Amino acid sequence: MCQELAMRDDYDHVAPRLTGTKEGTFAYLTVRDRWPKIVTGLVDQLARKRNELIDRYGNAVESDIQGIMGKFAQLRYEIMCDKPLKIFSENGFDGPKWRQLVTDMKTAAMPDDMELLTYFKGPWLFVECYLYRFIYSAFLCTEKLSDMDYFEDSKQKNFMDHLPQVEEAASFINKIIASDAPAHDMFAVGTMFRMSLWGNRADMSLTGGDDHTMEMTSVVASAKLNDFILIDDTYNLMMRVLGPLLKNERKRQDRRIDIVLDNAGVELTGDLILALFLLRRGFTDKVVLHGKAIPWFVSDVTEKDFRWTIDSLKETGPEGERLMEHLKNCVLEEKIVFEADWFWTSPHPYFVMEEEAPELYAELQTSSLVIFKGDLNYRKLVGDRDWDLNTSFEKACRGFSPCPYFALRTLKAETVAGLSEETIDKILEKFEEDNQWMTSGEYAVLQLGNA
Ligand SMILES: O=P(O)(O)OC[C@H]1O[C@](O)(CO)[C@@H](O)[C@@H]1O
Repeated sequence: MCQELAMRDDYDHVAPRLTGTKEGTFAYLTVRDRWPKIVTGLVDQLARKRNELIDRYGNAVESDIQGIMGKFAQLRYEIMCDKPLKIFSENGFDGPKWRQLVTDMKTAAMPDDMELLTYFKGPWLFVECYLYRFIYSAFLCTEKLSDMDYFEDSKQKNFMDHLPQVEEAASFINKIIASDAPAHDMFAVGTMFRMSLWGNRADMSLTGGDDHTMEMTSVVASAKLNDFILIDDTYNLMMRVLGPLLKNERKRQDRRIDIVLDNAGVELTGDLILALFLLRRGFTDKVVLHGKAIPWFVSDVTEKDFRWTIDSLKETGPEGERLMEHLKNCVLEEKIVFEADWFWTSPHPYFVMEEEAPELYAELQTSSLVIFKGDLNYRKLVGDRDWDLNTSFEKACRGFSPCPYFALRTLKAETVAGLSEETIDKILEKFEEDNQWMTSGEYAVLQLGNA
């Protein structure tokens, strides 16, 4: 069994794990309020869609709906009463892997107190991934609804709520990739990465599934929100990684950059724009986008979201339509590729990737740069631990090193590493004991690892 899963206690001489046990913390409030709210939202949706589903699948779907509603009522009760996690019985997709993981967690890791693997007491990252896998399992076990994306409506609405913002961003990238555009690479790189970064403010799991419209466009945000960036390694990224890639002294034609995606909706459009920028401005020959194989953390990107979003760009206006054409060509020429490895919906922190997903790790070793988007990817990079704020990013990532990587993340969980003493002083002076700067999604980091 993977050593990381051995729990024993919250503090295993690395740094305390985040759990939902400390009242008032964001993890605690997430377990107490946000998870039940997300589950309730799904029940409400099924009730709302009942007639539509009956029209599409016939009366047989009734029993599917009842079955899921029953499981979710039980799930809500078990979360709220801090019951132990159950072992899945289904064999779909990565079912056997999850069965093993939960069993290992319950038995080998905690021989004396199997009851410790509960919603509040279990490691937050593990339990949260389990929750989304449980939700998937409830749909998978039905006759008619096994491939329903129950988060699809909210993802598509998030895109539709941002049409003017996306049109503006499309206009910006269309100018930057024009053949006669002036080549101020450092400025363009900074802007593009910050546009992609600030899209991460707009995710929907933070609001428990409610709509969340960003008023500020990503182009404006990239210029105005610099005071909210706590770590900015963009210069080092340019000097150590992107500069050499651009020069391409060995005339390689197989340069590859990977983006591990986070949310669909407006955030995904920023990431597609970043991918196009990296291709068209000559930093890489191919961009591999990594999404989720199943609906995940409310708004995470699946392959269907990826294709729907590209097709829907025409809805924003003429600039969006031009962007759509550029992206479609890249997909057709396989310069932009979408993949969805099971590992991204596992509960594993990334430093065990080499052991747990050796093929994915080997693939990333052929990449020049992996860009990790968002809070969940960051939590997995640093193992979801309560690091001292000045712990180095390298130490927190515990040897994860397939290639250089760059984390673009707005802070939505009480874990971060690598802050300078100066930044720590400023933040503590402003917020004192209050940790809300770590979870509000207002502050951000752009952090370079292994370069
Ligand atoms: O979409 P992101 O940026 O990965 O955020 C994921 C969300 O899940 C959490 O990590 C846990 O619920 C939040 O802190 C955050 O809102």
